[in-house]
Amino acid sequence: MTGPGSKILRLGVNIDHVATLRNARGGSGPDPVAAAALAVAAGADGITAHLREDRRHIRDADLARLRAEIRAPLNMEMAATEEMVAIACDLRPHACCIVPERREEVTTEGGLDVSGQAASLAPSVATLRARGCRVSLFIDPDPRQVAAAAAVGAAVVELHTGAYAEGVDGEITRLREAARQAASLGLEVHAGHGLSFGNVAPVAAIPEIAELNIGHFLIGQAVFDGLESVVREMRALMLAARASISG
Ligand SMILES: CC(=O)[C@@H](O)[C@H](O)COP(=O)(O)O
Ligand SMILES: NCC(=O)COP(=O)(O)O
Repeated sequence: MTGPGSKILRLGVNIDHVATLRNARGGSGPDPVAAAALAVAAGADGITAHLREDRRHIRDADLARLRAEIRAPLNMEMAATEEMVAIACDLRPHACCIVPERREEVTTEGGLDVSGQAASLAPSVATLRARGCRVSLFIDPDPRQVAAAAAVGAAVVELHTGAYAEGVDGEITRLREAARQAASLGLEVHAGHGLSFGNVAPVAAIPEIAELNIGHFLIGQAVFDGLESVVREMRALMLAARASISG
C-alpha cells in the first residue's frame, strides 16, 4: 500500500503505573513485568518504563527483568543524569527516551529544553548511541526543539501530547507541524502523554508518527476492562485512525 496512511504505527505500552500500585503496599504485586508480558501478548509492539530518579514507580530490578524476560523492544525513559546514563549503558535497552525530570512534579509536565541544554545533552546522546541505544528526546511540539534534537544527534523525537490531551487550542496543529518538520530532518517521530481512547485518533492520524507511548490511561482502564482488552482496543483505534488517511 502506498500513501501517507501506509506508514507504520506502533503502540508502546508504558507500565509505570502498575509499579505505582505495587509500591502503594510495598509488596511484590501487581508485577509490572507480568503486565508487560500480557500487553505484548495482546499486541503491544514495545514496552516503555520510566526509571525516575526517586524510583517512585519503576525500580532498577524491574528494568533488569523487563530486559531479560520480555521479548519486545524496551524503551527506557530517563533523565540525562550521570547515574541514569550509566544504568542505561549497562542495561542496553532498545531505546532510551531522555525526559526532563523535576523531583517534586506529579508527572512529566513538559518537554526537554534541548535548544537550551544542547551542550550538556550532546555527550549523553553520544554515549548512549555508542552503546547501541536508539536515543529519543521527549520534547514539546516546538520548531526550535525539533531542530535542536536533530542537531544533538538524536535518532527519534517523542512529541509531548500532554497539552493536546488537556485540550489546549491549536495543539494538534503544532503536533502536525512538528511531526512534519522532524521527519524532514530525518528523525523518527513518536508521541505520547495523556493519550486515551477518546483523544488518540487525531494524533494517530498524523502520518509521520511511527509510535505512540501510552500508559496511565491504559492501566487505569484495565481495572474495568482488563489489560489485554484495553491494549487491543487502543491498537485498533490507532490503526483505524491511520487507515482513515490512506490515499
Ligand atoms: C515521560 C512520560 O510521559 C511518562 O513516563 C509518563 O510521565 C509516566 O510517568 P509519570 O506519570 O511518572 O510521569
Ligand atoms: N512518554 C509517554 C508515556 O510513556 C506515557 O504517558 P502516559 O500515557 O502515562 O501519560
